[in-house]
Amino acid sequence: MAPIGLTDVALTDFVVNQRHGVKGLVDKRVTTEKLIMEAATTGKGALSTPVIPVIDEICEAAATLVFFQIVNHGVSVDEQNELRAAGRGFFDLQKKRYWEGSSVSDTAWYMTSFNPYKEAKLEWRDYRHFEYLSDQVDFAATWTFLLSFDEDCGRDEVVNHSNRMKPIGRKILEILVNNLNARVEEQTLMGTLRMNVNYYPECPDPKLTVGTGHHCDINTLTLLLQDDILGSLYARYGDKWLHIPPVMGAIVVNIGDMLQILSNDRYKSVEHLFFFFLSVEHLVMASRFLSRISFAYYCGPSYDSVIELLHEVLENGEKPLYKATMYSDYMKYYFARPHTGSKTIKSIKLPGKKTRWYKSASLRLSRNPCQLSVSSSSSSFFF
Ligand SMILES: O=C(O)CCC(=O)C(=O)O
Ligand SMILES: [Fe+2]
Repeated sequence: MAPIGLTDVALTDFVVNQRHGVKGLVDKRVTTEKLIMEAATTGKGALSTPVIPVIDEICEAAATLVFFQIVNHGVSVDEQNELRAAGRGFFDLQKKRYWEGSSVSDTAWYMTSFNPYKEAKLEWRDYRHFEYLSDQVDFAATWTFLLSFDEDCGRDEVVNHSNRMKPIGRKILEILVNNLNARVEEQTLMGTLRMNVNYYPECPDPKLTVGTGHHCDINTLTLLLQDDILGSLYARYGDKWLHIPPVMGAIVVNIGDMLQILSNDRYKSVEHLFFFFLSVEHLVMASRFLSRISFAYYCGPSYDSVIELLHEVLENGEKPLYKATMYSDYMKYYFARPHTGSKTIKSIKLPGKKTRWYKSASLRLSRNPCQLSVSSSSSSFFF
């Protein structure tokens, strides 16, 4: 069977041009009968299954694991469940008038896949995107505007989630930056706040596509509330993909490219241990039987921030690894292409500088992936 690609004109036309998204495909069963007939198995690819531990200490986790899950953050399981239910609800509502490029709102829109006009294969995901440019548009006001078109699309839950995530993002970034012995303005760390509500419908043949293609987040920090479906989210360490399992009540945290650039890949900590602030590739697998919802809250620099390594991070004689880059230019580069792993940061890598971290970071992790848990007695992360 042919992959779901741009060669399949009718399918792309239905999903993208007619603005139905992949959920529309599933709802209407337009071509699913054919897909199901031809699908032989539901293989999920040969991914390894070691897991990343849940911890509630931040700095060592960020610097060694890069992807980690936090608990004790103050957002209850009930609140999270309500949010997921609301999120599912609004994927059933009319969405064409919010389609990216012609949305009735400048700061909220609806889209499918990632870059459907450029991708060889569509990703099995529809999403709502919200932007909160702190000094321009009030996030809740965006929703009030949308509400005049939608009935009840979970506005309160989503606005509440955004309000709950902001101080958590701020606190984690503060802890991380303090550990670099640096001072960074809030505009640089979280001058833009964005959120994606992702909906992954059941996929008739998951081995032909992915939910979200492999990519590194380009911002400073992402806080992700995922669903309770095993086998969805994976992060790459060296040549292994590690499963990031759903943990009840936990929020997944990962570092984005901007924090990696600010820290020049790493900093040296006490006792000659090297610590890493790295943006790690990750992906979401599609599932044959279960739909999935996730909420990704992205803290990022204001668009006009120029990002380069922090001077406090420089060691004697160490040179910057990346060119200074304006965040808006970096975003443009990223969003103009399909998901391509860690290629965005490579586009601003300075010549002649070797990337030392990947090997050592993955070595460190693969030696003992499940024993990097740390004490939960610290009070440094408390809201
Ligand atoms: O849906 C997920 O679990 C992850 C989505 C993601 O990686 C992203 O939005 O950057
Ligand atoms: Fe991501």
